[in-house]
Amino acid sequence: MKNLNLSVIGLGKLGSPMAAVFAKKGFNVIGLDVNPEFVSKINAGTAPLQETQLQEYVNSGKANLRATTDYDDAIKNSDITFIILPTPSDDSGFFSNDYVLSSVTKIGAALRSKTGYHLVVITSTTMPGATNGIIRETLEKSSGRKLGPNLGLCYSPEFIALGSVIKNMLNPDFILIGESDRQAGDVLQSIYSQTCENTPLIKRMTFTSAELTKLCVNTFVTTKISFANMVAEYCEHLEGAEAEIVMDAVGSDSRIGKKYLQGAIGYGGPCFPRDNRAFYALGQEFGLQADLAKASDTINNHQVVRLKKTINQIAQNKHTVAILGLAYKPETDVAEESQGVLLANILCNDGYSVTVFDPMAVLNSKKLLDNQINIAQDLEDALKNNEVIVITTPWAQFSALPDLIDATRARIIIDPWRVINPEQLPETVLLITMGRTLQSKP
Ligand SMILES: NC(=O)c1ccc[n+]([C@@H]2O[C@H](COP(=O)([O-])OP(=O)(O)OC[C@H]3O[C@@H](n4cnc5c(N)ncnc54)[C@H](O)[C@@H]3O)[C@@H](O)[C@H]2O)c1
Ligand SMILES: O=c1ccn([C@@H]2O[C@H](COP(=O)(O)OP(=O)(O)O[C@H]3O[C@H](CO)[C@@H](O)[C@H](O)[C@H]3O)[C@@H](O)[C@H]2O)c(=O)[nH]1
Repeated sequence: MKNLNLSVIGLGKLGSPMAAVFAKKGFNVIGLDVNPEFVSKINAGTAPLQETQLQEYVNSGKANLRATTDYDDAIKNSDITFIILPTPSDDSGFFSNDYVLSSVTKIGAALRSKTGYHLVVITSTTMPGATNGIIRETLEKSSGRKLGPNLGLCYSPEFIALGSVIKNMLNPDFILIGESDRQAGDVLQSIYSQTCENTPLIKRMTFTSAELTKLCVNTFVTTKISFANMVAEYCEHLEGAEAEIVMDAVGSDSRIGKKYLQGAIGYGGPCFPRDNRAFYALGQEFGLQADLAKASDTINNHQVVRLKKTINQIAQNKHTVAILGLAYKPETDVAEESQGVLLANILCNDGYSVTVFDPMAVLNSKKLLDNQINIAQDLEDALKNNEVIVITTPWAQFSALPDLIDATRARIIIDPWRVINPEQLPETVLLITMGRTLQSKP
């Protein structure tokens, strides 16, 4: 197969790393974004956003990577186009196709004056049925071509987690391809075989099976997390039971597995909460029993309430709380649906004096936080004058807390992710790890 030229539409959190990885692996890549700042940054060899290893990959792929805002340029100079645009959730929980359809219309228009085979790959997360329905129809209509020997369409989402996007892209557990026909799937599989550094399982199927698979993976994992968090709350009422130990043993059953089963606090971010809700909304649309997905979401929403109850119980008259962690997980600046932001707002609303700190996500959190919340400059600043400290994101640097804490003042640390070694803490500090009764020491 000749060396194919690729275009990547959408240079956001997923698109930029994907474009950089393809370029580093030797493909000629044209990125396209409506945001001229992202386009100029790529053209200047600068990562347009924060993501682990992104700058390194932009540097090494520089000779093969450029960006544009012009669809004609991107489509005419490429053989395969990946669409990685937002698919925001609407009020019903369904994903909107608006960005994807507007892009597909422009891709189709550009294809009218191009000859030869072109493959369009939908990487954005879409609702089951969207690719074989409105996306396919829009592509065929705007390009004047039918899916077949001259036009291929695939739905192929990535299973990447923010903060490890590049690592996950290079080493996936499996590759998921929904294909219009064998040729389309073969072309896409050949791209992955040149980019993956492992030998992943390849799962090829119809568009709709692939769309459902993507939603199922996230819905299953959120069910695991909510199950573990539910057990952790049981343990908080069962003298002698410890969630950490119980979940470790439960996960030892090979049918279950330990990943995402630690029992801490709720999940957040731009994917898990909404994918779970979309799965439920789809079931509702068909009038089906989708209570399992609904329950994971309900239990997840309860986690911040559970945390607040613990704080109310132990804080007594200590009304100054520092919340460490605004990012929805470590190594990212994304604060969407983060437990730290949720907790800060709830406590502030309840009359607590709240100070927050995060190594990366302060800027993105500002617009989400009540304006009475204090923002600490650094970790030391956050620890000053606050009686209760809650670790909401397990950033590695928070494990240094015992060295920073002032040993002369009594304090309470709530550490649901268990990042702190209890043996390093001074006697004056009460450590609460959740997932056990308040009386039992970690
Ligand atoms: N971020 C993740 O962890 C992740 C993981 C798996 C799947 N996804 C899915 O990937 C898709 C993209 O997610 P993301 O996080 O990269 O989004 P993002 O918001 O970070 O990036 C989207 C990019 O598209 C650009 N854009 C918007 N409209 C455009 C248009 N008409 N033409 C060209 N560019 C346009 C924006 O400027 C932005 O740079 C979504 O469907 C999401 O569900 C994301
Ligand atoms: O045992 C755990 C592990 C993680 N989390 C939380 O789960 C959320 C999501 O974490 P993670 O999976 O690391 O990050 P995401 O970037 O949201 O990635 C998820 O969402 C992506 C978008 O669909 C998928 O591609 C990934 O496979 C899927 O892991 C975060 O709030 C974590 O704190 C837990 O609550 N318990």
